[in-house]
Order: sequence, then C-alpha cells, then structure tokens
Amino acid sequence: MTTPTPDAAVHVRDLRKSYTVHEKEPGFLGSLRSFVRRQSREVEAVRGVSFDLAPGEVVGFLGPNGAGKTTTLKMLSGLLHPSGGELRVAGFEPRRREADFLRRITLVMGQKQQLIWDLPALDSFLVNQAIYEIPDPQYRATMHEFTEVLGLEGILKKQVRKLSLGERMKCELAAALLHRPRVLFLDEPTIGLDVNMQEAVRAFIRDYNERYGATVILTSHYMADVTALARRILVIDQGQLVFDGDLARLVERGGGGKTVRLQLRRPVTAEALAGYGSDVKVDGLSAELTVPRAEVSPRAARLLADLDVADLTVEDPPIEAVMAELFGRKDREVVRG
Ligand SMILES: Nc1ncnc2c1ncn2[C@@H]1O[C@H](COP(=O)(O)OP(=O)(O)OP(=O)(O)O)[C@@H](O)[C@H]1O
Repeated sequence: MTTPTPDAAVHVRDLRKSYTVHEKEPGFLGSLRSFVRRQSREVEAVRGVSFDLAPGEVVGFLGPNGAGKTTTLKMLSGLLHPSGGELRVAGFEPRRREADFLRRITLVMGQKQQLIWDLPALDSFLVNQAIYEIPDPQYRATMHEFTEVLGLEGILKKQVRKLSLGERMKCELAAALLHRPRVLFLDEPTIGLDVNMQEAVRAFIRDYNERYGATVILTSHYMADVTALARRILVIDQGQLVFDGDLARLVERGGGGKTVRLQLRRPVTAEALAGYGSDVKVDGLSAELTVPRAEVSPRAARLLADLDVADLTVEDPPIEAVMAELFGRKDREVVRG
C-alpha cells in the first residue's frame, strides 16, 4: 500500500473496475439457452489508473466513448466499489460514503437529474438543505450568491418540468453545490446546452473554484469547456491513462504539425502550395496547409518570400485532432507532460 501524497485532495493508485456482463444470444432459442446456462464475461472498464490532485486544482478528464471516465467518477464519489486499487478523496475512502465525505463532495451528471420534476427547483434546494444540514444563514448566503452568478432570478419558483434545458442545468448545478463541496466531479455538465449557456456554466464553475478553492474533475465532449477551465489534462483510453500533463504539452505532443493560414493578394493553386506543406486547402484568396512543428519558421519565411502574402497566421491544430491522434496510438504508456 502506498502512502497518499500529503494534502492531495484526490489520491488514486492502480484503480481498477471490472463489470460482469451477462450475454444472451438473440431470439427465443437464445433466451432458452441463456436460461439453462448463463453466459457471462468480464469487461475491464478501468485498468490501473493512478493520479493525484492538489486542492484547488481543475483537471480536464478526457477520453473517447467507453474509455472509463464515468466509471472512474462514480468510484471517486463512492457510487461504485473499485475491483482493486486505492482511493482517497478529501482524506476519505469513498466507498464508505460517510456523512462527512458526502458533505465534501458532489457529483454532477449532465445526463441525469436530481431535481424533483413536478416541483419548483426551490423545493429541491430545501430538501438538500435538510439532507446536508446547511445552517439557515449559510443557505441564504449561498442562494444569494448562486442566484446572482447563475442568473436564477425568476426561474426558481417554476416547476422544473417547465424549465428549458439550460435553466434546468443551472438549477441542477446550484442544487449540487448548495452544501459548498470542496471536491467536484462534473460529468458532462454542459451537454446539450447552447453556446451561451455553456459559457454561463463555465463561468459559474470558474467562479466557484476561485471562491472556495475547490478541486474539480471535469469531463466534457466540448473542448471549449476544457480549454477554458483546466490547465492539466488527464486522458484515458480503454481504461488506462495515456496522458497526464499540461494542455499545452498535450497539443505539442499531438505532433501533427501546425496549421498555417494565408491571406493572399494573388491567387495560387493547391499544387503550387504542395511544396510548402501537406493538407493544402485553397479557397479563392485564402489558403491553409499543415507544416511540421520544427519547420514552421523556415517554411513561413519561404512562403512570405515566394508569394504575394497579405497575412500569415500559425495555429495549433484543434484539440479534437490532437486527441484523435493520441487515441490512434498503439503505445499505452502514460505520458506525464
Ligand atoms: N453497468 C455496467 N455494466 C457493464 N459494463 C459497463 C457498465 N457501465 C459501463 N460499462 C462499460 O465500461 C466501459 C467504460 O464505460 P464508461 O461509462 O465508464 O465510459 P465513459 O468514458 O464515461 O464513456 P462516455 O464518454 O461514452 O460516457 C464501457 O465499455 C462500458 O460499456
């Protein structure tokens, strides 16, 4: 047994989770056969994940569908028991679900709701106040603060079923954070929201992190959430951690080169640009091409010297492209950047 890193808000060592999945062949005969002899197999959803988070750290937890993100977050919040490994969250063993542990954490799942559908959100808040034994003055102060930051005025007394998705998500977040937890597990908190609402939710999470020094693990399929909130990224693929480090290092490691965009004064053909880089696209007087990272300066200098260029910009590839590159790799060793 290893000793948790002192003061780590989250300590994870060699965490594992297998599910037993019962299988059945299709059709009536299949049902009969599985009735007589049940077939099952093990799915290793999380296979030896290790990391530590410092108090106040905001971390993006990324990976393709089925990588093991939700399973990990459920173990961290004590909803699932690990098959192996070691876990400490705010000094507690999550699987015991002690009251003091539950007071320090929250799990928000964008796809699930905890608010009572037929009642106004305010009623769910009062239920949470009772569950978490939040003293009245703290409840009033937090409600006041959340109402302001999230713009809840006017929606708290409406039946939850009548709220828009975005309004409901704001109320879900408020309900989940009413007890001022110190460790937040956020699983797709902005899923399905429009761009403005995504930004509002992000601003709220950022504000909460700064105000209370909360530790945050965030999964999202929207890279904008991750780039706006997290500097450190954990990438999981097929149940294993494949990257742990700075967002900037992740982009660099993608290795796929940088995108050079050109605004030209005179048109050029894609063939003419092929000698300067790959993936050349030309649209009227605009063009873009991919250039190897180490070659950016000399190639840009050649482009400027050879062509009639009005503007030239160099950009990192979109993080989605970097991730796709990373998942395509065969090496499964964790890279710490
Ligand atoms: N209750 C369950 N029983 C059996 N297998 C499960 C169960 N829950 C998850 N799995 C399997 O475990 C693996 C990891 O699933 P998990 O939901 O943790 O992935 P994820 O990274 O959160 O994916 P997504 O981004 O699609 O939500 C998948 O292969 C999934 O099919």
